[in-house]
Amino acid sequence: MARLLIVSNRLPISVRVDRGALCLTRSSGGLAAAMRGPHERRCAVWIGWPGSVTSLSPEQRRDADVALAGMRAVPVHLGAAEQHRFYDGFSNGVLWPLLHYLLDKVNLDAELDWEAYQRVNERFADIVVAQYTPGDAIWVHDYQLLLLPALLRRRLPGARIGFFLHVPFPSAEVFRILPWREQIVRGLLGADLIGFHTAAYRRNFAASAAHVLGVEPGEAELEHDGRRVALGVHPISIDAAEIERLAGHPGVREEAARIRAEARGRKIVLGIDRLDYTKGIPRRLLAIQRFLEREPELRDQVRFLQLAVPTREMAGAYADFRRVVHEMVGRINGQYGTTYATPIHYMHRSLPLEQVVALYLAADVMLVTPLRDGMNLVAKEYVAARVDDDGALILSEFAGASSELAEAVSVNPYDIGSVAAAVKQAIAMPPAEQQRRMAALRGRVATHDVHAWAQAFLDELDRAAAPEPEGAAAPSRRGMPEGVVERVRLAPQRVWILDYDGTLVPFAPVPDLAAPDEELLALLRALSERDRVHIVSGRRRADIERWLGALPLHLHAEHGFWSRLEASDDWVALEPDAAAWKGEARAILEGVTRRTPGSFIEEKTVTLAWHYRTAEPELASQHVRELRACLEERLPMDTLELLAGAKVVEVRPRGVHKGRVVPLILDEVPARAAVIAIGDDRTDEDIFAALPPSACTIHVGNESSRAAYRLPDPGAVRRLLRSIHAGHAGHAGHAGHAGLDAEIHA
Ligand SMILES: Nc1ncnc2c1ncn2[C@@H]1O[C@H](COP(=O)(O)OP(=O)(O)O[C@H]2O[C@H](CO)[C@@H](O)[C@H](O)[C@H]2O)[C@@H](O)[C@H]1O
Ligand SMILES: O=P(O)(O)OC[C@H](O)CO
Repeated sequence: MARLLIVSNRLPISVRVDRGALCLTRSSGGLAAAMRGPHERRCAVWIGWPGSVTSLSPEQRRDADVALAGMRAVPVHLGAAEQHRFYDGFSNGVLWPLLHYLLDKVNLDAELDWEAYQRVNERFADIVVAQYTPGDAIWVHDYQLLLLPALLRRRLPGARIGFFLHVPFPSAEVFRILPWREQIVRGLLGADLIGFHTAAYRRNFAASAAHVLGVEPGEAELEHDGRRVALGVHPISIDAAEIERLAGHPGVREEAARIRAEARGRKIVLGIDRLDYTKGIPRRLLAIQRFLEREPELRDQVRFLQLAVPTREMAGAYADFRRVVHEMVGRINGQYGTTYATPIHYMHRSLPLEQVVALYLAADVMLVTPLRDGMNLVAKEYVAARVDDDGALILSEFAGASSELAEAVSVNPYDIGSVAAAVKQAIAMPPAEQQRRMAALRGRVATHDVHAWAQAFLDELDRAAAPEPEGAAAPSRRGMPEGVVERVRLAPQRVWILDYDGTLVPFAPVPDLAAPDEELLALLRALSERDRVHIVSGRRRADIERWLGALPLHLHAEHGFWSRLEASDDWVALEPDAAAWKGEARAILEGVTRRTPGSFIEEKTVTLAWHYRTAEPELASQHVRELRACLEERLPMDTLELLAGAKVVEVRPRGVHKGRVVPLILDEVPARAAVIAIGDDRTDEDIFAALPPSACTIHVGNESSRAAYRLPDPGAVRRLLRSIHAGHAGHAGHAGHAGLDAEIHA
């Protein structure tokens, strides 16, 4: 039966030894807390790290593995040194602060930690692959496993792979600081669906992928490696029914009453967080200090409770941070404490959920003031626990939860004065206002609980991973089989139809920089000694003539509008020049060029092209949409067409396309000749479409194509041409063939 495989760095159960005995405890942290319910309800298998087992005896380790198996948990054991580099070093020393915009804490000299991060992601991949059976859905979680989707995709190409990010995804301007940004984005794009808490995080990711990999920025979908990757917005939630159940439990209510009695009529203002520098505890303490300073008459009427859950104690930044927080609490209590009262009650430990809920029940005000937070479940748990619809929630505008919990008192956690004022407002909030706000908040959390969240994510994953409907343009995913290369090599004659940019030369930032190098010229010359070589380019006739005119090649420029069939011939036009539309089109393109820095116009005899390769991707993508709408409105589209190429929009007369030269070329082809066409973009698809099935068609790159085969880049195209030429000429080129075939099979 198809199963759900949940994969996260940490298992919900941690294994350790306490006074010689094996202990299994609930792991802390939002991810484990959130996924516990879906794991149980869906009988899912959970793969992750169970904590360090180095101090366990072999028997204890076996016992632990058996106990975990009984809970459908599969351990990924890691050595202590490896774990330290992967977890404290890369995950929490580089990614965590970067994703939370805390740039001064990011360690960018972390090469060894990065290597460990890659190795651990591979180790996870090994274990997931070993657990996987066809039909299972794989759901990978969070920033410790950003490379895993692509590692799995390589080994399980047909699997349904979802990824959910529990933390923020920052602006592209921040993300692209990361030296390993490209590998990280590629890693994520192995998934069928990538889920984020908010639309802003999703937008940031799409913009980062556009900057880093040059993919077209889409809102809900990106195309990469010939596959579509869906981007979803799925704000996580809590098991609201479970929190409500606990909030109604007599033991929990008794504990809450005891906490209130202890406060002796004072209002209780509560903070609960992992002791993490993103949670904003120091600035919250400064806000409390400001409140105590500003409101002397309220000092003895409020009790602040802060529960700080130990976390990541082996990472340097966290040990220093713990000391800073402890000192601040001591200083404020020293300044404002009396013989009768201590303003801040601080606890540095983990508590069972029942006691956490008792604290929620006892608190008049909940202070949730992270500097950044993916979502923040504490805010939602507080709301769910307030079964009497009372209490007030103060919530940072930098928590993902703030986009859903609009009835909370919203604060900027950096603005200490306004947080102090919000505390005053919340403790004085009239009961009717509390009821109005809390009822709306509770209704929302109850309907959008963690089970609805998991269902929505998995439904979207099913849709995203569904096979393409019949007839859709299928991406060509195959390399070139050895047999095909050999057939081409052994053909008595060959006719090549070659695109230029992106096929024979890599893309250059501006078209003029893509002139052929000596090696290419020598290769084309050598090839044309035996074979007929047609270059079919979208470039201007003048460029093609200047760069390739001296070679014995058959040249076609401007998408086949101009052809020079023999070296001694003149160029001939396919149709008489009908360019009356160009004045209007040029004015429109000039307008968009002025508004899009980095873009420019290229003018050819019968076409106008707008290039935006070096423009800011999001801006360019928006302007492409506007440009198309404007051109379609103002130009005679019955005689013209718009063509989207690789970072270029082109206007040209209808019917002028590269496919038009195919009959001219085939006219001269001897019966037993092999025809091989190679091209990289949309315009080359017209050539592939016009050729008979017997032709060998090759797409360069990873986009969808009707070509039969695929090569990765212009370097591989040149190696293919060299190998065919050398093989035919009987050179010692066969070692080269084996290498080429391995490469194009990879
Ligand atoms: N003393 C204690 N003992 C035991 N458990 C305690 C505890 N105090 C708090 N907890 C529990 O720990 C969880 C904390 O979740 P958060 O969302 O606040 O943060 P976290 O940063 O761990 O999670 C990450 O994942 C979650 C889920 O996606 C995101 O909301 C968040 O932004 C992201 O950083 C809550 O469920 C809470 O009940
Ligand atoms: O304790 P960690 O480091 O596993 O992190 C807990 C948080 O849930 C991370 O998202």
